[in-house]
Amino acid sequence: MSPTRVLVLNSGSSSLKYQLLDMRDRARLATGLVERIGERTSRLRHTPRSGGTVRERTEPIADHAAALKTVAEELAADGLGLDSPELAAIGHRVVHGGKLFTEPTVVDDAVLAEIERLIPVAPLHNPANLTGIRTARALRPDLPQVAVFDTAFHTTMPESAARYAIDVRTADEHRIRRYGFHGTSHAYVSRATARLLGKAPEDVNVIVLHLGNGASASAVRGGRCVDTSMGLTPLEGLVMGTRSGDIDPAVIFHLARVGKMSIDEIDTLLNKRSGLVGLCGDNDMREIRRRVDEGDEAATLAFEIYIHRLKKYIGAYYAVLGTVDAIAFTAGVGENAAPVRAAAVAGLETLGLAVDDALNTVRGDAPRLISPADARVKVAVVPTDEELEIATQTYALVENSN
Ligand SMILES: Nc1ncnc2c1ncn2[C@@H]1O[C@H](COP(=O)(O)OP(=O)(O)O)[C@@H](O)[C@H]1O
Ligand SMILES: CC(=O)OP(=O)(O)O
Ligand SMILES: [Mg+2]
Repeated sequence: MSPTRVLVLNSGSSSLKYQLLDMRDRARLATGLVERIGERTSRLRHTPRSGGTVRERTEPIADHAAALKTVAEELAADGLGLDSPELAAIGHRVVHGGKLFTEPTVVDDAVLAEIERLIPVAPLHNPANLTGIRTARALRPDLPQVAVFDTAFHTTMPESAARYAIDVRTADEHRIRRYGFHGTSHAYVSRATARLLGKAPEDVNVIVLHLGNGASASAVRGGRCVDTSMGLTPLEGLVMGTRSGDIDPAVIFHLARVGKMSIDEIDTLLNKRSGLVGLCGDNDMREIRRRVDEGDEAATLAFEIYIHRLKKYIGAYYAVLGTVDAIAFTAGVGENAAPVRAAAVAGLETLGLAVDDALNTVRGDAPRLISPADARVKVAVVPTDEELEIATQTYALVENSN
């Protein structure tokens, strides 16, 4: 029998999330997370099968290569090592795929070179993704390594949404355009939202709000992305944990000319010291809500700025789509923070948008509606599962090539 297991690696700038799945029944055999990679107190949290005892390790883990080796040890301890003949492939989340990669792709040297070429436009993400692929390849050179790109789902955007209004020749020369990110999540969640409404993806228009540490919105018409808030890089759009999202580009010239900051300093400012953390010192929405409830002014203003931006994108994508069947909240903040969901649609009743307070505060892991029963536009909480989506796409690719 051919192997049916897929290991999924989601390498973030300082974290590595992983899942081992059996694609016969999509069962999770193990899941885990390595956090604070590169710091002295890195932490690994490994959950062997649902219901198994969670194991934690705190030790310095220098880089993503070391992180993956530690993960391999934990899997081996459960008899699920990377040497298993049941492993069919390793699926990797790759954040920036440029214009070239519109589908999941089996990695070879040319693919690696292209992912490397894109590092300047995804400096926080692509290097970690590359290390993950190279380390996995060294551990299992015989296995297909499949790259699943955050940008792929957005390649259907029309030129009117993807082009910036800058000199065409300059834009073309430097491949400057809106690529969009979190596409695996936007694809998965828009399909799951259609299912929740009892409809086919082709028959619904959905606004997806992916609100994690990084955050993005997308407008999905009949299953195809028609606009998204992240751009050339994952810096544009919504207010995020540490990223500014939209600003007047002239802020950068001003900081360089008048503030005498270097380009690298401004890059770090906008990517790592802005967003919620820049506004109030915290990037965890749980902590911000706790401070808001205590009357903390900086946290309250940060929350209001976050919501204001979110509401602007809901309005914009409502206009882009013309008619909207549902708005779906997803990722860490979207799935868990009821006050964010309530505030984001507050006052939008004339657009047919409202949240039922009782439904909004119910917690759970299943996709669910939180709008009143008679709502014209449904508001939904739809947990994302990027790892399952990556595993599904990876397995489909290797199964078809067998
Ligand atoms: N119960 C909760 N209430 C509010 N926010 C939460 C809750 N749980 C998680 N979050 C938020 O989710 C964020 C992480 O989301 P996640 O989708 O895991 O992000 P990423 O994949 O970018 O690391 C955290 O920064 C935190 O603010
Ligand atoms: C593209 C991106 O912003 O990803 P993340 O939210 O994982 O940082
Ligand atoms: Mg994420």
